[in-house]
Amino acid sequence: MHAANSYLPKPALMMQLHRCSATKANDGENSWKMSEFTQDRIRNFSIIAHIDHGKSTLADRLLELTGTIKERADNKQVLDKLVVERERGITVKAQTVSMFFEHYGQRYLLNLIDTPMHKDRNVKLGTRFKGHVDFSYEVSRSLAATQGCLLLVDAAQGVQAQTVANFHLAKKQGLKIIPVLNKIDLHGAEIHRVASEVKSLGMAREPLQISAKTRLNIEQILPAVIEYIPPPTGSRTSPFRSLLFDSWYDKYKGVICLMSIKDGVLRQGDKIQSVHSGQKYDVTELGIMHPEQTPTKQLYAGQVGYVVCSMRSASEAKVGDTFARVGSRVEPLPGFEAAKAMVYAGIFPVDTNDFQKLDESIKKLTLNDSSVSVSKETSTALGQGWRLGFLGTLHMDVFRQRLEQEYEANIIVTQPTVPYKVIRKGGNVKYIRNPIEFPSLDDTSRSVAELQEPMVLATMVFPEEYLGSLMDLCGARRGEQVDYGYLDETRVLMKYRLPLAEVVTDFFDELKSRSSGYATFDYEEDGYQKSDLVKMSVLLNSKPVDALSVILHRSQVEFVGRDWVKRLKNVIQRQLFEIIIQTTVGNKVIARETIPPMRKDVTAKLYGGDVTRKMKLLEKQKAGKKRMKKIGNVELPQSAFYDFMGSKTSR
Ligand SMILES: Nc1nc2c(ncn2[C@@H]2O[C@H](COP(=O)(O)OP(=O)(O)OP(=O)(O)O)[C@@H](O)[C@H]2O)c(=O)[nH]1
Repeated sequence: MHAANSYLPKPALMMQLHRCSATKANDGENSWKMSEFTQDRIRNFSIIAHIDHGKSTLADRLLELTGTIKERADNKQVLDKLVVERERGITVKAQTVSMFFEHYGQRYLLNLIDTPMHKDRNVKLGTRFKGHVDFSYEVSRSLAATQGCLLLVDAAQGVQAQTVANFHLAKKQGLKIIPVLNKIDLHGAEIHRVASEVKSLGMAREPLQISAKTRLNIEQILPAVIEYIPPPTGSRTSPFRSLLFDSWYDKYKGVICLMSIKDGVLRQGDKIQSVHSGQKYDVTELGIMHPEQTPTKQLYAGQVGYVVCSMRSASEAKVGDTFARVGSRVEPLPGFEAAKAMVYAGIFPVDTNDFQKLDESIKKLTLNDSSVSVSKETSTALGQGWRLGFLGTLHMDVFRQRLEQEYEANIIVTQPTVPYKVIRKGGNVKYIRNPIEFPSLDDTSRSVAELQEPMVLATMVFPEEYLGSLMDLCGARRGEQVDYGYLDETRVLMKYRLPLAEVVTDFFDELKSRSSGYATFDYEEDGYQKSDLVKMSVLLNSKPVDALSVILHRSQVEFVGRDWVKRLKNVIQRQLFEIIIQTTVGNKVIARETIPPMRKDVTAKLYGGDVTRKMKLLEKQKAGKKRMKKIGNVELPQSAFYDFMGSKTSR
């Protein structure tokens, strides 16, 4: 049971509560004037939390409390329509929304800015992806639109990896942080323990204690936001300048941008310009999210709203970009980085006839997700396809699942690769996003000064009994311990610097399985590091299979080389002649397997029994014939690649 007594709200807050009341906001077009909200009457904040700690529920409660949406007795998420929309998106947006709230007789404009999360409940990804974020850059740009945040922690589960990572991100940006313990209604809530965990992160402020579900103490939140989080800075009279922190594609209006107005005023009809690309746009509509798009005539410094501005493609809306009036010279806002794909993979249709259809599906999916980079790729083994870049593996998996489930695409996804850096002796730097581009051994010794791989800083939180096993895991994945300590008596907070390439494979699954599901994990980019990298090729009867080459750290070549030939042997059907499968680095053979020549009836190798399996195999073979590729003299159906990519390495 929780012991809430020592954490009762402070008397000062208690006194204000009865004076706070919600303002009915959207009665008609003129129920508010944007000009009324000068910076001192604006607060921009976000809620940061580990997945499932109650962020959406709390957001709903705040919307109810401010009259932005109607209260519902059944506790069901009121933003249902939006929720459905969101859940279909790759970047799940917990909704950026403007609310009006009265405090001590003053009307405030409170903008709750969402931080993007990767989670897609419509696509059944299972628990594998819970608590895993690929978006630290996008989260940091959303936070840049705020001056403070609520750090929401489940009072039963305590601080988790994402809580820690988000806390540090917010702290780095100098934001005011209000800790809030949620779910104090639960029997398992341990308020004292979790409050001290929160403190151990370095937060001086006593946490508020609420139940977003039962609405207990909800009324304390917004007064705390107004009193503790500073108003936005900037000036209405300075030249217009805004930060783009989010965007999506609307089939009627085109690209919709969410912007935080840093200086000046933005009006319908204004001509604005991206500071980074120089592209010019006409503002055709603007307004606030209340909670749906609600047009206004202007947006002033300190305010946050949506802007529709003749942008044709989502790829033009770069998160972190600064916008200014055409012709005006302003300083770009700090922190802009072009969307950075961290994981690349080739995607090919299983049936080459599906190329056109798949091309359209990929176009549709990327329309709403500008962070996926797309280029065409041709493989001798797999035909025409695409090389797609994603923010992380979760992003990639969600994209793949959406292609398969929503667009019924039948695809082969090649082994993911991270962007490696090749530094030439002359100083020239090239990023390698496809193993095909990796320099040959000759080229490397002649002209490459250094090969580097991207690193991440991983944060893990778990019960101490798993410490040994998780340290082993990180060690085996070439990790280097950076930090380690106890959050409380039994739970460990551990940080490792790890190669991204090690994290994008099965690290997360392995972490979950070694910790019986208890470990939580988050990571952020952490620069590049010199690395002993090589390209491993797969040969069938001495001919390389381009789609199967992979860049590896030299220490892993033996293991992966052996594993791959075995797995390939299992998926390649016998042919009338012997097939030799080899993995090689340069001229050196790492491993070899042989598939003996064979008879025509492929099902003969399935001893007796399972008729349906036989039928399936025959059907597969029949279908496969149509799309048989030849690697030298070896016939290889696309389905063999599909099976190989789907089979698992066991470490
Ligand atoms: N008992 C209890 N359950 C709560 C409370 N707040 C939220 N929940 C439940 O916790 C679960 C997760 O809540 P969400 O609001 O979806 O959490 P979230 O942080 O938005 O989760 P993600 O959207 O997955 O990031 C839901 O089943 C909620 O009903 C609370 O105060 N008490």
